[in-house]
Amino acid sequence: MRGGGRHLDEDDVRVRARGGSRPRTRKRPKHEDARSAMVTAVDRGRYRCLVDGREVTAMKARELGRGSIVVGDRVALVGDVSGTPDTLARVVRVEGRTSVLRRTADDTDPVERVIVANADQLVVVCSLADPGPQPRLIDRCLVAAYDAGLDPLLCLTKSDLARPGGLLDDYASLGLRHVVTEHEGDLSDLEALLTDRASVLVGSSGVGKSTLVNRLVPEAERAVGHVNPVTGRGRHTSTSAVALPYRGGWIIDTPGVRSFGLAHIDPDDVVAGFPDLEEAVAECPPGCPHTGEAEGCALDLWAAGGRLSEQRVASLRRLLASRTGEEGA
Ligand SMILES: Nc1nc2c(ncn2[C@@H]2O[C@H](COP(=O)(O)OP(=O)(O)OP(=O)(O)O)[C@@H](O)[C@H]2O)c(=O)[nH]1
Ligand SMILES: [Zn+2]
Repeated sequence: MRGGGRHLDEDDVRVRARGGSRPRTRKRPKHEDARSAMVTAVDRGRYRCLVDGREVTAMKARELGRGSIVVGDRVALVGDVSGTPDTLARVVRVEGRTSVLRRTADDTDPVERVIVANADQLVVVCSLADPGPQPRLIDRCLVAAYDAGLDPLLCLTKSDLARPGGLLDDYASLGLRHVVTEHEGDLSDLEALLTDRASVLVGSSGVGKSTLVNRLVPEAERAVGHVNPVTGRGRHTSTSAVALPYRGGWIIDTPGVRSFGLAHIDPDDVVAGFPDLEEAVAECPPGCPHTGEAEGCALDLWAAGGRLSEQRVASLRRLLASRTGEEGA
């Protein structure tokens, strides 16, 4: 530590911000020489960070306590940030997050967890065949995107095997942006949409997500699996989330993520994905669930009066219902 003067650090500020009247007693030396870094992978308590284009491995400083550090976090590092093999830096601070994407609690892990921080786009990768499209899973991803404040983008793969027609019609009323890709086909539309953005890619096993990531970022060498000829499903061959620098932004691959827990999401956060319906919803009774059965839901009144599209209302309600529906796998 340089200087020796003791300053208030950001953790104290955050504690006081939450705790209200808590006095300024916890003073610690500020890490003036800390380097800013982005967390690109997490593996058993070790954080892979990118510092000025250099890969540095770090551990969490004890003073950070129990808070999680996830892929996409901006952190401050001290100690050895040379990136030389077998050296270890320390994460002394996690900067405030602009967004958090959460993963559902499930059979293997009962705790809901933040999986990626600071992303701004959720790319839902879905194959048109082998395995066939899973609209329920797409719906759930959309709700998760709206909840996390990420722009959804639908990426339909394997168009060499099936045409996207019907599926895209289903999503047209959502105003969802989409791209269609095929084996060895042109990727320039997708590339343009990924430029300068931090994009999280999700998709169930076998849809061709790793194949895409490998084409976009060949140096990443993501493992490509095989679709089981019996089940039509692939095997998750890659194991942990990783952020790859890409065209001024990031591609964040999330292999284990197959579904999102959505039951906790407030209906109004789903409505946030439908700006054209927000004005109507503002007239709903307090706590209105906006479902078809909801008493006095303004969506019914507005749709009946021709002030908004029945189809948009139906789309919103489909997503609201998907929060509590069965998980796609
Ligand atoms: N016909 C066709 N096959 C594709 C296409 N993209 C990927 N595949 C094949 O689909 C299979 C699964 O691809 P992956 O890239 O491993 O799929 P994934 O989504 O990463 O699956 P996991 O690794 O299990 O998460 C592989 O055999 C690919 O060669 C495509 O556009 N067309
Ligand atoms: Zn309502």
